[in-house]
Amino acid sequence: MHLMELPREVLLGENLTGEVLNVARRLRLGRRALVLYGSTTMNIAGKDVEESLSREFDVKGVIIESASVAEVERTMKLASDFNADWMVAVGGGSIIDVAKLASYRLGIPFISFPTTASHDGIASANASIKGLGAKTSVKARPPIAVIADVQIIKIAPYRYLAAGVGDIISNLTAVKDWQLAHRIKGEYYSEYAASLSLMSAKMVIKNADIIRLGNEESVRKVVKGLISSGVAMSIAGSSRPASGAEHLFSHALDMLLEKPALHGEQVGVGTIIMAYLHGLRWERVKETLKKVGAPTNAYELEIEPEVVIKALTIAHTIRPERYTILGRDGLTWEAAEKAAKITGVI
Ligand SMILES: NC(=O)C1=CN([C@@H]2O[C@H](COP(=O)(O)OP(=O)(O)OC[C@H]3O[C@@H](n4cnc5c(N)ncnc54)[C@H](OP(=O)(O)O)[C@@H]3O)[C@@H](O)[C@H]2O)C=CC1
Ligand SMILES: O=C(CO)COP(=O)(O)O
Ligand SMILES: [Zn+2]
Repeated sequence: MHLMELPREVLLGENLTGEVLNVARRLRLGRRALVLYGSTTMNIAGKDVEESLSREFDVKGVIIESASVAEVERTMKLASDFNADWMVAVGGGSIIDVAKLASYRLGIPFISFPTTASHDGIASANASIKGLGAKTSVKARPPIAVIADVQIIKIAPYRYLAAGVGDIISNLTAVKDWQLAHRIKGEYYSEYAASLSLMSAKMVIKNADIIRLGNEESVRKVVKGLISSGVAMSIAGSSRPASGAEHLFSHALDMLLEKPALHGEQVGVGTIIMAYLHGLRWERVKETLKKVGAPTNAYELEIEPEVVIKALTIAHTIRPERYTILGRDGLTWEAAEKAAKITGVI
């Protein structure tokens, strides 16, 4: 049996801080809510959501410092002590992931109120939490609702929106790896999840010129792509539709670097290389990322070329059970260097 858990409601629009109240009412989430935000997002939208909810619910606001195990555990304790029936995360991926894992472990629902559109964690079941020991994200539950206020997301540094494009375009090589694993290893493959995931990637390629404008329409297009990617992962029951060798490359960089680049920026560059290895038109990936102002090489990622090559040679070890174009043995140093040079990444 395959349980596909999806968000019950997705709201995309403007002036939505007051909508959390209506969603909570419609979904009968219960009277006691924890509102999570960061020190910056508190003043951008967190306090507004908290005040709006407090008209009808018993509410407690919590400032989250980082996406760490300690913050997940602190949030769980606060939620238990407060007898919270549900949570709402008002922030970027860090805040959303803490709420996602804490609520999952407590068995209560959470609403995702993203203030950045930098990766598909805004609507997915996956959470990236430091200190868990996992080199990849871990499976939790998707948000029961996603409320994306385009004006709020638009004021985030544009770099985050461009990174979101990187995380969506990575679906191209993620699906190619999934198809390869299905053919060679007989791995389960969902045509539906793959098509939805690929459609998101094709949409950002088609709309790159609009996205580059960084206006509300740009935000709508990227947010829809990120939500579709999250839904595709829920349909697949794993991150397969959105995470292949390009993500293994990014996770390897996260392991090698004290201060990596943004996830979407790293997977975008990884997609250029993996598209080349798959024999795809990698130039189209590079052109799209360039158009939206996302990094397309090591220099723009501010990562040394040797670290890029090293990451390519160890990427296959990150998740050995997930078969990709890297194969079981991974790339040799020479092959990695050649692929990175031919695609202009180094
Ligand atoms: N679950 C998943 O599938 C994935 C999760 N991740 C994780 O997501 C996290 C990164 O998320 P990301 O959203 O990129 O960044 P963060 O959540 O780390 O936020 C980055 C900074 O931007 C600030 N900020 C957020 N929204 C706005 C806004 N609208 N205007 C101005 N500033 C804003 C934040 O404020 P404040 O300090 O208030 O939070 C923070 O200081 C990492 O922990 C990463 O591991 C990455 C990829 C996939
Ligand atoms: O980032 C993700 C999908 O875009 C999650 O992928 P992982 O399962 O590789 O952590
Ligand atoms: Zn990703």
